[in-house]
Amino acid sequence: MCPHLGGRGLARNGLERGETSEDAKMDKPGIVITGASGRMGRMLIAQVLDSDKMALVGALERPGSEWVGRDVGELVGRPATGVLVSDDPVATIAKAQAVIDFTTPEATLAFAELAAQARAVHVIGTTGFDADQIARLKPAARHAPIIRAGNMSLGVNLLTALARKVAAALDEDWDIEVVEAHHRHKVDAPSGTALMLGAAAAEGRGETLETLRTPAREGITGARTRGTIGFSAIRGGDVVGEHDLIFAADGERVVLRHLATDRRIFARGALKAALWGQDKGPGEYDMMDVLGL
Ligand SMILES: NC(=O)C1=CN([C@@H]2O[C@H](COP(=O)(O)OP(=O)(O)OC[C@H]3O[C@@H](n4cnc5c(N)ncnc54)[C@H](OP(=O)(O)O)[C@@H]3O)[C@@H](O)[C@H]2O)C=CC1
Ligand SMILES: O=C(O)C1=N[C@H](C(=O)O)C[C@H](O)C1
Repeated sequence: MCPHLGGRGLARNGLERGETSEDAKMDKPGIVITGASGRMGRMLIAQVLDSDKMALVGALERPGSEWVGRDVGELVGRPATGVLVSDDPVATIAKAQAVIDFTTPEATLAFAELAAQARAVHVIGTTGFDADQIARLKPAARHAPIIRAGNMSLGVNLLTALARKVAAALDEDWDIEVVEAHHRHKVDAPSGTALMLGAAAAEGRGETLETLRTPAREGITGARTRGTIGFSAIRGGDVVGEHDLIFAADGERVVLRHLATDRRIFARGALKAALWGQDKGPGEYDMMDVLGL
């Protein structure tokens, strides 16, 4: 057994017929969901409750949320589960073997410290980090696994692997642009997925996205600089998430497209990551590691 598991211990909700509490403790990893009442929080709670491989041991919302103290079953239109939404991250995360976190960058940084103290796997779906915030995750990753991806879906991660290959095969006569669309509530741009695709394309060209990324365009921008990667964002309605990675040359275009129509795809990936991380040592991982891509 990995030394990590020993530190984490395992837990579950409730007992099944004939089981002692000791049997139950050794059974399934205990999951804490942050941002419990959010669009992703609710998806995640429903999927953890439906899973026979993990147990929901806690759910977090911010202090002052109308959901604090209420049963998570209410959040997902189900009978009471006995797990109440809490606004106490210290006590809640101490019970976790994995924290699944789709909130905001600053909230995620605070949860990372607590997950590290609990030696719990921290699955981070939150997007919109700046470079300084990403660097601030590193100390936590020295104590427990952090699995972070701007998109947890199988489809986007496959497309990311493909993007790297296509960019490597096409030279700078092919301009690279990423166009993404999301619902009206999304607060960050470009999306985490757009940045993943852009980074993969840059890598395919043997560069980093920091070197190749164009600033947002407005006004008299001048002609496009050869070899750069541009980003455009559309926000409106209830679009779950749409991404085009465009390779545009004279006379032809190649477009790699992903269309998300259901947030369950992201939650499914996050649960898979939480399980995958259970026997991993401290460090920073992403969904490509989880999926073996
Ligand atoms: N990687 C991926 O596959 C995906 C990533 N995302 C990303 O996940 C994040 C969340 O998205 P979404 O669910 O749509 O957003 P929501 O705004 O619907 O949900 C975020 C939730 O987090 C809560 N929250 C914020 N701060 C705290 C805190 N300190 N403690 C506890 N809860 C907190 C919010 O509460 P309140 O409303 O009170 O602020 C809200 O309920 C975004 O960054 C998004 O881009 C989304 C989908 C897929
Ligand atoms: O905020 C969202 O909704 C989404 N965010 C992620 C991103 O920023 O790419 C993933 C998905 O596109 C949905």
